Amino acid sequence: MKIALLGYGRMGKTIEEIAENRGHEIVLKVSDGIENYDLTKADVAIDFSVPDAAFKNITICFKAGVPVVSGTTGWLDDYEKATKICSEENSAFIYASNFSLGVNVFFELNRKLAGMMQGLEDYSIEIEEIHHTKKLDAPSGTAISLAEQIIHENKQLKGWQLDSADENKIPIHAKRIKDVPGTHVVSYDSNIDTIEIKHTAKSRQGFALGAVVAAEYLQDKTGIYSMKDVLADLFKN
Ligand SMILES: NC(=O)C1=CN([C@@H]2O[C@H](COP(=O)(O)OP(=O)(O)OC[C@H]3O[C@@H](n4cnc5c(N)ncnc54)[C@H](O)[C@@H]3O)[C@@H](O)[C@H]2O)C=CC1
Ligand SMILES: O=C(O)C1=N[C@H](C(=O)O)C[C@H](O)C1
Repeated sequence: MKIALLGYGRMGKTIEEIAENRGHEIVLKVSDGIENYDLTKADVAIDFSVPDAAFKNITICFKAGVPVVSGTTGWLDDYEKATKICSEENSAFIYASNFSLGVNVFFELNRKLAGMMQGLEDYSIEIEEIHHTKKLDAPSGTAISLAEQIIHENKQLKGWQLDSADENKIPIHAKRIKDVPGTHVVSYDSNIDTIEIKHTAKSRQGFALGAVVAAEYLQDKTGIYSMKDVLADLFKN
């Protein structure tokens, strides 16, 4: 598979290493605002860039007929617009706030636990995320996904907010500590006990592997997919 990398920073470089180890070829690396890059050799594009650039780069690929895997966080106000353009161009798209297979298992645990805890009013919920100090957005895309999954299960909750003091909103606490690849904790606290689930990434390898596996899944498809589709396909046997 021939891959265009949109964003060649920490993630782009890790994806390059994993993709090459799986027999793929990197045919383009884009790491600045130049928009007239040549996508003709690419079977698929993988976007791990910056919030301000993601939407533009993704739509350039759709218009060139190149499927896109995007992991960039902090641009999702434009997600619906992106999926509309993808459909109009008969292209293919997967976005995930976190491509790690472990985090996608963690998402399932989170949904299940949220369903079990709803109605237990003595517990208050909070989410903590810890990332490296170079991260541009807060809270993390993964923490937002976790919050949205909980809200979907618990209709009493009215949303999420950074460090919220409103009991109807999930407080998300974002911490920045040098070199931390990504840690997420969901906790339910009462006067009697605390229940916590936690995912700790030990490196960026898991995110990058998941993105390459998603690109392998997407390369000959059209339509909008998610990591649930990728995992279902991976584990179908
Ligand atoms: N979904 C997931 O599994 C994961 C998502 N991320 C997200 O991926 C994104 C990238 O993360 P990192 O690689 O750590 O950041 P980084 O800062 O190391 O890399 C970003 C790269 O994008 C480049 N860039 C800037 N303007 C650009 C443009 N107009 N077009 C293309 N590239 C441009 C920068 O030069 C830089 O090389 C962030 O939004 C981060 O939150 C990170 C890890 C996992
Ligand atoms: O910026 C990062 O590094 C990460 N970003 C993603 C997010 O915002 O959730 C995923 C991962 O936690 C690493």
